[in-house]
Amino acid sequence: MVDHSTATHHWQKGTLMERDVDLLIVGAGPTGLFAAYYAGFREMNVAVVDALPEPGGQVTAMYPEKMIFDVAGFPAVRGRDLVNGLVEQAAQFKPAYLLGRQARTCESTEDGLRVGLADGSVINAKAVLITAGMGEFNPRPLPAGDGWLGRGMVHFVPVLAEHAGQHVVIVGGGDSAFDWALALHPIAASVKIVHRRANFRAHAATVRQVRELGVEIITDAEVLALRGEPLSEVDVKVKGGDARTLPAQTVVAALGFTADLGPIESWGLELDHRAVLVDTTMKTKLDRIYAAGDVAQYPGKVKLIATGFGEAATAVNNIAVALNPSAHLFPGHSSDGT
Ligand SMILES: Cc1cc2nc3c(=O)[nH]c(=O)nc-3n(C[C@H](O)[C@H](O)[C@H](O)COP(=O)(O)OP(=O)(O)OC[C@H]3O[C@@H](n4cnc5c(N)ncnc54)[C@H](O)[C@@H]3O)c2cc1C
Repeated sequence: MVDHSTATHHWQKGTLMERDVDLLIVGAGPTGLFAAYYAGFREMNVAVVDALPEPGGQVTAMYPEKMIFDVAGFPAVRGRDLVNGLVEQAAQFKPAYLLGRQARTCESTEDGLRVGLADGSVINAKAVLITAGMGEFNPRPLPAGDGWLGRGMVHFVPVLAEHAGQHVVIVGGGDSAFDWALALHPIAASVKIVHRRANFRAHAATVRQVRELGVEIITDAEVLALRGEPLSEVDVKVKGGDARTLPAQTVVAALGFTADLGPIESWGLELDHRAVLVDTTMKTKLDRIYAAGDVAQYPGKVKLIATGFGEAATAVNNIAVALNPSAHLFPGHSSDGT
């Protein structure tokens, strides 16, 4: 195994590199983060790559402020706090994070795998664990918001406090749109929802809660333009009505997202409905490539954070034996020696 002390914590974005690790984890969602802890516990030198700029996968990107009630040991845990805990748990083993970089190619070599990243970097790994969830997800664009991303328009709201005192316009009619409205209402100067239809995909109970708070919901309406430098107003056209101008320092374009396994689909794995088929050890059909979490598929699969954690432990322990046949599959108890 490679010495931990040679692993840096964060590799600078924009730095091209070729690096050797024991295990490359593709995807820094909850499953990948727990796998990073577990692989450290099994004394592997680990790198974690993710196309997103922050760890936490779907939790960070889509519901950092929501409470989660079905993670073992936590009667209730906020998404962001769960991710922070996972990062902290893994940190004791110093995994190297390569964030904002997509894993593109994967080729077998004599003693492992050679994974090419979108920025041209190359990671030579003895094994690869794919924890890519539903793949790389991209928000559906708001046509009128073209060019406004990062200039007042956002797709996700990772830090609620940044919008304190602002007029916020949320575009969309799904769960995210209504969840952001609930979360932002107590701190924003105003929150309005603009939706192009009269009915919503969001849960009826959430819609009712938002209405009860007095959030204005403008239906059958389309955003025509964002204006101001910095952003200060949004023009909205209501079907059959006049155009309205709404004050807005932030526009949250919550129009859903598309997810795509993308390059991983061409790695020669066996796929089922955009998920990777694995055996009971979480191994794919290719040697040294394992998968866990939402991306891994087998009969009876349930896509939940709790399942991903268990699969991560199974995968990493089996990888430990695949890399070192004299190693034990059972890792011992983490509580031993305390
Ligand atoms: C609104 C919402 C609420 C939810 N609530 C719950 C709940 O209460 N309880 C529960 O158990 N589950 C819940 N889930 C589901 C849960 O979030 C997922 O099961 C979990 O996130 C799966 O974790 P993962 O690590 O396997 O994948 P993900 O969280 O999807 O992470 C995968 C990561 O891989 C990265 N990636 C993909 N392809 C590449 C590539 N080629 N190169 C680099 N990086 C790549 C992605 O960018 C992503 O960050 C919820 C989901 C949503 C959307």
